[in-house]
Amino acid sequence: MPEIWQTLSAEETALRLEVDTVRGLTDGEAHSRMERVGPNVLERGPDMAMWQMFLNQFKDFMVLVLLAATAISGFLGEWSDAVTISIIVLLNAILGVVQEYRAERSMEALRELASPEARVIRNRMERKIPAAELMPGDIVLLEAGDRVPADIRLIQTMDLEAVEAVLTGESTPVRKHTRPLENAAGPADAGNMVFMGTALTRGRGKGIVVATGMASEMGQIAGMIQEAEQEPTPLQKRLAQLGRGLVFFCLAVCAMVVVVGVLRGEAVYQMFLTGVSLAVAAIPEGLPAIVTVALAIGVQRMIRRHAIIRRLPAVETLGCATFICSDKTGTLTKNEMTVRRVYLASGELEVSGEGYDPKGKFSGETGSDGPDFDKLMSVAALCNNATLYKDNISVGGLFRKLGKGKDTSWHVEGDPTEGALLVLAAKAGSWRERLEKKARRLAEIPFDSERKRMTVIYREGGKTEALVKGAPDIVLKLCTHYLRDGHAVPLDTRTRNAVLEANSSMADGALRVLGLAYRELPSGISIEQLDAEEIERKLVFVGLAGMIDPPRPSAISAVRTCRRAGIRVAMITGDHQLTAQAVAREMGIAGRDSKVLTGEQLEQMSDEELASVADDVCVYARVSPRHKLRIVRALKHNGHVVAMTGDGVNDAPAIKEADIGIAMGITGTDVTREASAMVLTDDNFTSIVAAVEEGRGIYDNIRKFIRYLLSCNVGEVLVMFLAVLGGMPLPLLPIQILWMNLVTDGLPAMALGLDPIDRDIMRRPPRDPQESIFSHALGRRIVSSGMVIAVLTLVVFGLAYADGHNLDLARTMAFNTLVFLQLFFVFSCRSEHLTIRELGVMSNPHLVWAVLISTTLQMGVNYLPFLQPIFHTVPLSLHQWLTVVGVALLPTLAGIIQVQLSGRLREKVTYIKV
Ligand SMILES: Nc1ncnc2c1ncn2[C@@H]1O[C@H](COP(=O)(O)OP(=O)(O)OP(=O)(O)O)[C@@H](O)[C@H]1O
Ligand SMILES: [Ca+2]
Repeated sequence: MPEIWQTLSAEETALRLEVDTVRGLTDGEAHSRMERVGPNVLERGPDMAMWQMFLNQFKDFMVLVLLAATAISGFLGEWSDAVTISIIVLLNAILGVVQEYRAERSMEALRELASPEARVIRNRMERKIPAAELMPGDIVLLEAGDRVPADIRLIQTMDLEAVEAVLTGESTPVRKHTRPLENAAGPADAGNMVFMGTALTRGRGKGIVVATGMASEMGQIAGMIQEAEQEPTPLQKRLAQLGRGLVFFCLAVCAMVVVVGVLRGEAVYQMFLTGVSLAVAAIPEGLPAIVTVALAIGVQRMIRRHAIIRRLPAVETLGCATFICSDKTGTLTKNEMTVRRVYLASGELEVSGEGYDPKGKFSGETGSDGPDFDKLMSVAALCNNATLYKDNISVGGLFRKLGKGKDTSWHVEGDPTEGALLVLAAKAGSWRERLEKKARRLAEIPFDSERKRMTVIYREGGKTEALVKGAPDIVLKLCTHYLRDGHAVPLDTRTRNAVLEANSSMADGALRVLGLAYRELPSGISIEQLDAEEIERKLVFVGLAGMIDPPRPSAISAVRTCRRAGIRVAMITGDHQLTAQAVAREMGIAGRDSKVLTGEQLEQMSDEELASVADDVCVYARVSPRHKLRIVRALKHNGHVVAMTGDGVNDAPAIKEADIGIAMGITGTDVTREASAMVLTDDNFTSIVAAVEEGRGIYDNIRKFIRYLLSCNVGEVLVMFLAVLGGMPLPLLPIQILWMNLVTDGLPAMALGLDPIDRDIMRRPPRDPQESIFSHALGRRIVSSGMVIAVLTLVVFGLAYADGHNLDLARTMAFNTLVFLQLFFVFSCRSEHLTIRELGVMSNPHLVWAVLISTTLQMGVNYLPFLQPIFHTVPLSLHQWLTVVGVALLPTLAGIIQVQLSGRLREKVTYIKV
């Protein structure tokens, strides 16, 4: 009966669940509960078993026809053919399973990486644990943007609101409270509970877990959740289409080969088996699996570079990105704040000291001891949810200390902006712990990016005060007085302007500035209602604090990379225009006279006006999350492929709308993560650019093996087709065709998917998302390479046959020529732009191994005595081998000579000049 919790008080709930709400569960208790109730997960449908994957490989129509034909040939007494063909088909199926299994596993790993976490109190300590480890009785901390990890009875709320559409269908946020209900109600009316799977859109809260996993409301409604299939990427869809087209084309050509062959007098049965084998070899049935593997491998590489792909199509879209809109704080900058300057009505102060170490001196125009100074420090310390603590020097910490030679033992938990203010106050001796011995916090109106301010209410003795901090321009608008020598003086225009000027001068120096203010609340005011408008007015302005937030050096070079790669970068920030501009200049995003838009200006513009300037804007300052949506739309309207970052709940719509929505893994909320296509595990701009590079690389690699596979297949089909047309004997036997397909399509094609990214990939312009995979002459190259392969094979076959009329010998030579032509050709497919010398043969060792293994297998077929009769191979003389290898090397040699002569074989690329 999950409903009973609603009618109990918070204390009764804690009592029944045997938990102390301050201490939380201990690890031991959590452990024993885990044994009793199991992990907090919704059960999933079973995965596809290995044998199912294996059977799936035989669903292919042509493979079935081949098996049938094999069975017939077995009956007709050709049992060695039948057995060998079956083995080859089996090997092919195993290869298919390996590829599919690998793709499956990497997708699985992705799901695990994205698994949610919860903040709990265990053993008096606040901690992050995997949501799956939540147990009934756990004390959970909740915050706007969280996805609720279990069913929770609330025991503390601050302005908490939840959207419960997944449970109730109602999409307007519901306000939450902690009072017990008269009667138990359904989830829609349970105002003192939040339920698994719903989203918190506002405020903060704390509660006791009452139901987990399948016992939660969600578990009972949804039953087993069916894992959503990853949607296919546009390329996968197009290749599936292409595959269907190719099947018909191949079947038609193979049928023609059979008909012409029969008319020429070949045995019907022999021709039929040849046709079917040729069809099996020529239809690139492995293509979708290799594409998936290439995508999966690319996705793995991205993980190593701190980007987790949540939607597979984003991998391709990333490669097309033309515009990246990035948050400033923490993404372009380090988010390591240190207050450098303080402004009071009596004058300015410089603050010294490094990092979060609370040691530093104040110096400047005014003293660091007056009542105004003290007030500023106490607002800074109390209107604050961060904690400053000293690390117990662990072994790791000691090593770090030795390594860097500097004190790293002070840390901040929480918002770095607030951390910097705590450090500032501590430098002045105003430790929050000390202040809170006298003052008690009654309530909080939390910070959000829309309001750009935060207020707390403290009672000290008989006095109740609201302490406010936030964006200076906004806080100042709420002020009617200012603090001067301990007295609230009416705020005149001159002082107001002086404050704004001080703000501008700090912002111009790339400082992030916060304004601090307070108000003594009249006794009649209701704190329970917590009406922000009622409380945050008639404030007394105290002062400003300006903090530096140094740019990430790696982000500066990533911005440069973007410029060379034809990608524009815009900074979007809630910060002040001048701060934003100064940082943008430092980072190379903006020049002296680049276009800057503020949220206010944006508000005045129509969508058309915004679109007409959006291409040139480098900095959006003092914007709110809702502006981001308009920016994305404007850029998309202008034909851009837009990547947009975000962390807060309110960023979710813009992230969803962007071509590539990017969420922050560290500071981001569950809700933005779920709306995103990609999550950055280090919140770093550099990782976006790395992901773009990988995205381009993946597409490039897919083009590489499409070129390889299709060129080879065209060659194989043409060999047979031209031979029957020209009245030659069949150059290859069915079993040889099947074998060749196995050694050339299998390992080498897979290894090509592992090719390292071309060095020049971030110097090319972005790819047009509409362009076909065959554009830039790839289609033409496939056909011409196929022709060269076929003609060379036929020449060797024809000459060998004319020489001694030994069909087995001529076939062995044609068979080997064709195989080695393909095994050498694979190296030419490694780049459309660079030569092998520029790439380095050994830069893809997988490929070298794959070709060596395939060569060894091929030699086995040539020389193992028990395989020779099956494959109808005969030993070749040295002279014959030289012919085979020489001819197989011809196209590669021709390519090298061409480069030597013209200096250029590569497809022309126009690099972007910067
Ligand atoms: N914890 C806070 N309490 C009060 N005011 C804050 C706090 N953090 C930021 N502000 C103010 O709100 C403004 C907007 O902050 P917000 O976090 O939305 O954007 P930002 O972090 O500067 O930008 P970005 O979008 O690049 O992360 C800041 O410039 C600052 O003046
Ligand atoms: Ca093939």
